[in-house]
Amino acid sequence: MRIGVVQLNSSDNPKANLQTTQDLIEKAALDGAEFIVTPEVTNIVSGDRAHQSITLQTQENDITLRAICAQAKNLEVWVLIGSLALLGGSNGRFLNRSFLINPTGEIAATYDKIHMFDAMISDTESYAESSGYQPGDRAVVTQTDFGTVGLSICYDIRFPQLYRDLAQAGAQIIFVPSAFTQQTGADHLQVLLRARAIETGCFIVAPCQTGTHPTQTAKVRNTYGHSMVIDPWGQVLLDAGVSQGISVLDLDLTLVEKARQRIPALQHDREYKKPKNV
Ligand SMILES: O=C(O)CNC(=O)[C@H](CS)NC(=O)CCC(=O)C(=O)O
Repeated sequence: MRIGVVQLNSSDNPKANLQTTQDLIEKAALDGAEFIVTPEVTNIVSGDRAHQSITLQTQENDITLRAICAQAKNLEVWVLIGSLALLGGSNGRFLNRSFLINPTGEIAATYDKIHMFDAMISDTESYAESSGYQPGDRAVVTQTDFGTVGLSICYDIRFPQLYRDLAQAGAQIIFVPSAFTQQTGADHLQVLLRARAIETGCFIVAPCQTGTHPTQTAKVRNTYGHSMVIDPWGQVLLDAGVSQGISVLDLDLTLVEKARQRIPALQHDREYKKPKNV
């Protein structure tokens, strides 16, 4: 299975981001990628909710979704749009939704980010994703031509039970499209991704947003980059650094079974009483 990992420096202009994304998807396909993945919020990185409200579309009208479905069909490749920010959540909120698109250009699965990034990571940097986005409540595993895949997004990586559930439902590859902050990315991203790979015996594939994101507003956002691919034994197969662009590599899915035969921890869960502080 040849995978293409797209790393983006998305702006707050969806049209421009679509052009860049399509150019990079095409480049990955020309390099032989059969399954191409893009980061969280491929269509817009913005720190300004008002700007997002007047710029974003519903799923039905979204230009990025429509164009990339057509492109997947044209190139005959699988595409995971790591996520799109869309109108359509409850109480006027946005959705942070992944789309898995098959080589006939149809939507094979969607996933709404479950865990919302509400965090104060320093005196000057805080996030309140739950006030802007409606969270999902459904974990997703689905079949592809290459194997069984599980979907997740960014901050979900901090909730190991989700990954255990995906793996125990049959996932062999789990995607973690992300827009990590620079600080938490540097301090935590690689170790979190490797831990999830080791715990689940899955490939972990994390296409990421990177750099200082171009904006027409006053609110500048920076992300960490370093898109990564980790094998089921926890080895780092790819660290894409900080440049926008593509990385293409081959995944040997037989490594999933091999890792799980060596350490069958996925089958060793036991029931126990929750701890009480006494
Ligand atoms: O709001 C958007 O545009 C899209 N969503 C994001 O960028 C989200 C919420 S702000 N970012 C993360 O989840 C980063 C998590 C992270 O960095 C960590 O867990 O340390």
